[in-house]
Amino acid sequence: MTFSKLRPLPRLVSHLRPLGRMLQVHNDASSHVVRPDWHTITDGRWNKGLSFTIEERQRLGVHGLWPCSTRNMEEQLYAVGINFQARKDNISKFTYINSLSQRHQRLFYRFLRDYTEAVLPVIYTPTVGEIITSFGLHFKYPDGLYITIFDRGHIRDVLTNWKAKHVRAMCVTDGGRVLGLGDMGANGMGISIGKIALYTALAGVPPDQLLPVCLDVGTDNEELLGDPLYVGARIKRVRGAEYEDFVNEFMEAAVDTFGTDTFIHHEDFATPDAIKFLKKYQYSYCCFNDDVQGTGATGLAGMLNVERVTKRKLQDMVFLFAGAGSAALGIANMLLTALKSRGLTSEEAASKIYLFDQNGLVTCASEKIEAQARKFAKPMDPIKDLAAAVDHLKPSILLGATGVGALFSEQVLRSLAKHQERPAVFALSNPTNRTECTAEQAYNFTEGRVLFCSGSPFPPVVFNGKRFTPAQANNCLVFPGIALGAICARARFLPDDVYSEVAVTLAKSTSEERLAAGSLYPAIKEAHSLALDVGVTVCQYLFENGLSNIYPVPKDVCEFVQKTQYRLVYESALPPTWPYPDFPACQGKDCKAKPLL
Ligand SMILES: NC(=O)C1=CN([C@@H]2O[C@H](COP(=O)(O)OP(=O)(O)OC[C@H]3O[C@@H](n4cnc5c(N)ncnc54)[C@H](OP(=O)(O)O)[C@@H]3O)[C@@H](O)[C@H]2O)C=CC1
Ligand SMILES: CC(=O)C(=O)O
Ligand SMILES: [Mg+2]
Repeated sequence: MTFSKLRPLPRLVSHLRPLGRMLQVHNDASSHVVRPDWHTITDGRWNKGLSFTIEERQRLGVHGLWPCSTRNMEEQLYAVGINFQARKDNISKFTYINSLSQRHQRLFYRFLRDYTEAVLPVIYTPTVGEIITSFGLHFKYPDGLYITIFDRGHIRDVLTNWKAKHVRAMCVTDGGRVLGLGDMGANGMGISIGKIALYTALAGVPPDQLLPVCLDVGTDNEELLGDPLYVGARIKRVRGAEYEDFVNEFMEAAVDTFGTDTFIHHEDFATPDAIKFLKKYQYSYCCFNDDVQGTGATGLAGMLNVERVTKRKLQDMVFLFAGAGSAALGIANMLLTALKSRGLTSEEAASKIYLFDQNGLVTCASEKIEAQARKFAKPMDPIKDLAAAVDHLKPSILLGATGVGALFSEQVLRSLAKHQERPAVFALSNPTNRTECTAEQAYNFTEGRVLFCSGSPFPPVVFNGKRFTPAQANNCLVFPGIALGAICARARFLPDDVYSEVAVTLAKSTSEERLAAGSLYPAIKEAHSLALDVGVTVCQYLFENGLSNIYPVPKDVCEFVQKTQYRLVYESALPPTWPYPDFPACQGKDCKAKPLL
């Protein structure tokens, strides 16, 4: 039967209203015809593409706008996969996938969830680094809120302009130090958007509860200021009291607008600001600094797994950290707590952790070091050269969080391997060209004995006929789950101990098989099940410690968390109670009912 022979549909317009935006109608002033709105198919939040059943198309008034075939989610994913693979470089893949996120949101998240290993390097590090560098060129849609220093005094008004009204979490950056790229000004929005996408794809936080924010306070990056395509405020970075008051107004406006238990994720602020704001806000807001706390939990988890592989206790190891910024300090402090929990005093624990910054080994004589780094300063002569420091200290674990590519030279790695049977190298800097060493270099210069992990992904390496799979050590293994847990529990604030619990969960999630293959972390393709585990850990901790605003405490926390998650399957586009008994609502592609045919 042809579609022209279909029975005419009743006028549905008034009955479509309860479905909200998807089915909104509007009056076409020129023709005075009332018709279903094209938002059904043009708003990516509702669009199902070819997965709208024939019945849905007719009832929504979009019949004829699609070819007659229908596809289920798997068929749609197949088509996306073919399109994705057809793009030969990562920027083209990014452009394609980004446009998918705009026009077909659920499919985008499902693709990212099901093919995390292939898609993560495109929407996150390393490609996001390239996107951020040329953000003005790629800017297309309002994917987040830009709050500029000129908005002082009415930040709350700007927040209310956001399209969703039930925001539960935001990722905010001021672009002060984005990945290892330095001051990226308003281009930093790229990292907020990338991180927020992982909240949904990995942890299942519904996208309409999320808000990426860029606090644009100018930039000291001359290249950006001179770039005709730069989209941010062309002023020098505002600092001091004016800047701090601005951030303070933002924090107050955020909870005033969206609630006191809004999860506020600080990302890629320059280290002094990151540490200052964390100290200031940690217990008065539900505030989380990913570079300090998320990286801290991630780094500690990897070290717990070095312990599992080498059978050497952490308290018997020596740690050398290249870098003394947010990331290195976040990990060093978590490690310190872990060592103390094993009976070491603060001084004993700190004596095992060495920091090495741009000026060399951090000693008691070092000048201009973060207050947080001072406890790791050693009463010894300065060492300016990293290879010499490695030779002298013979660390069990060498960690890099400097943003300086190729810092771990052949000499550094060989020296490390000379003193340790199974040395561990954490090359955490992002994106790939800022990594302290590549996986290949790490395996080659340690005769394949290294336990290697990196912030950005590397493909497997074959050395002496043996295949090694380097693990990705990135805070994306934890931040989506931390957000999920905090949101579900409606946490008032997040104490440091919660991150120690997260580190243990992450370490335990690494299978013995992975460890045997030298991988210190779970595979990236496991990131979404890991996010649930982390979310449950966080939620449970908050319930047990009376830090949740939810009462009574749910009996089954895992089920409680899962119930909140965004569903990566298509829902029916028709009202739950269909008002036309003669036209039963279709239940999907395989529906046997043939009301219209
Ligand atoms: N894998 C992951 O999950 C994460 C990775 N990172 C990465 O870590 C890197 C650093 O981030 P963050 O800590 O916030 O940045 P910062 O800029 O605050 O810190 C960088 C640190 O590296 C030091 N440094 C710079 N050059 C050298 C050098 N030649 N030798 C030794 N040390 C040097 C700096 O010393 P000085 O102070 O003297 O200049 C500073 O202490 C970035 O590349 C980021 O992408 C960050 C968070 C998470
Ligand atoms: C991963 C991350 O947060 C960073 O490189 O800054
Ligand atoms: Mg970061």
